[in-house]
Amino acid sequence: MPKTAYVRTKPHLNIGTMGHVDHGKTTLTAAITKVLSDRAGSSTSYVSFDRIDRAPEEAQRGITINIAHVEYETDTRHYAHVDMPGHADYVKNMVTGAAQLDGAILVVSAVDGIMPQTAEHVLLARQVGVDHIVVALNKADAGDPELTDLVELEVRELLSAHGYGGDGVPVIRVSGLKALAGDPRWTASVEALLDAVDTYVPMPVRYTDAPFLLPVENVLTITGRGTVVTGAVERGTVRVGDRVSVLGADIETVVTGLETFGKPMESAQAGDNVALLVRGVERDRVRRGHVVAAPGSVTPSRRFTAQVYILSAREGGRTTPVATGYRPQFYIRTADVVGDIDLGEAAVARPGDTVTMTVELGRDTPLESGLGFAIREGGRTVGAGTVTALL
Ligand SMILES: Nc1nc2c(ncn2[C@@H]2O[C@H](COP(=O)(O)OP(=O)(O)OP(=O)(O)O)[C@@H](O)[C@H]2O)c(=O)[nH]1
Ligand SMILES: [Mg+2]
Repeated sequence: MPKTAYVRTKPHLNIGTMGHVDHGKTTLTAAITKVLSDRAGSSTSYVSFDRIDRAPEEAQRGITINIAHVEYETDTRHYAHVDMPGHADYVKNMVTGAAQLDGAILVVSAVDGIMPQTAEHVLLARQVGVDHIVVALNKADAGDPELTDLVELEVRELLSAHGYGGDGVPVIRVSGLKALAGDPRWTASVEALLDAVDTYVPMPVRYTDAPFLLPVENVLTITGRGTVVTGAVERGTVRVGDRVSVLGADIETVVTGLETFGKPMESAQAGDNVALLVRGVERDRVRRGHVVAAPGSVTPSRRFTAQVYILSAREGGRTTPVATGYRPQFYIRTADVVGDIDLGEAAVARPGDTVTMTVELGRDTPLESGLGFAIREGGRTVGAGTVTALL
């Protein structure tokens, strides 16, 4: 059945909900699509809580992604929205999901206030380059107004502590649950949240003329058509028929199809969330963490120097210092790679320190100066850094 092609009528941005487990991210995501789909002449489809939380890729294609994407349109913009899980075990996915975000909605329950993953997500968002955060103080229907004032103060402080200028950040009191139920007071709150996102999150500069690069988030097989890789285009433009390299898999191939949210497109550009059909590539040769790029435009490497902040115990980090020879996991774009650290003369770094280190990764990885990454160990984030030079 022929599908309707994607028509680019509005600027496209990538956004997402993050925050502590159970604070209402998925409910709010569903409420956003509901409120927008109810607007006159809307092109947004309502996506129910169950359809977001079930992550269809997981059930139907046997692939665990743990991050659900939905799309919606406001009057001025087209958004791809990732609903990120709050559970600590999923922070890895939060990192790779957030790496593509132009802005984020931090969901904080007005009833519970700041919790450990609230703080961890803010830190990770900063590290992976999310420059703009809008706060949804959710469950405002159930929160005591004075307590909610305190939660708001706390959130602004947390954001300021991470360089987000908390005093200027829009903090909107919402109820995803009541908005979903159609309560006008609370559908208005979701409208206000969307207005804040539309105006506070600027349209990022898109490097559409740079050589094409897409970090692979997910790989699927479409029966009868072949292998598809998905992700957000980090830079450049790709067209059907273009030759591309899959770095990490050492494959050169041709793009034979392009889609965004099920709609075919002739070309995709920086910022677009796309599925790329690639010719003659076996499903199990490509993995999340690989990078699809214009041939010859990127040379993967393994050694680099970095500026790294070692999280304090209070921030959920280690209680003991790290030393040369320490081998944690490095989360770089969508990749998850082990690496050896060398602290040079300092030899040790204490929680709370910012240090320069040399890293040797366990495998070749596309790297560049300025790239942000997270360091994790045993299911928690212990450091956050930026590549300063390739060696
Ligand atoms: N009173 C009230 N309850 C809410 C609101 N939003 C969500 N809830 C409830 O809070 C619980 C958690 O909601 P979810 O949307 O699943 O939370 P989440 O942040 O997506 O949770 P994880 O994905 O597990 O991190 C559910 O029982 C919701 O019904 C709200 O605005 N008001
Ligand atoms: Mg959820």
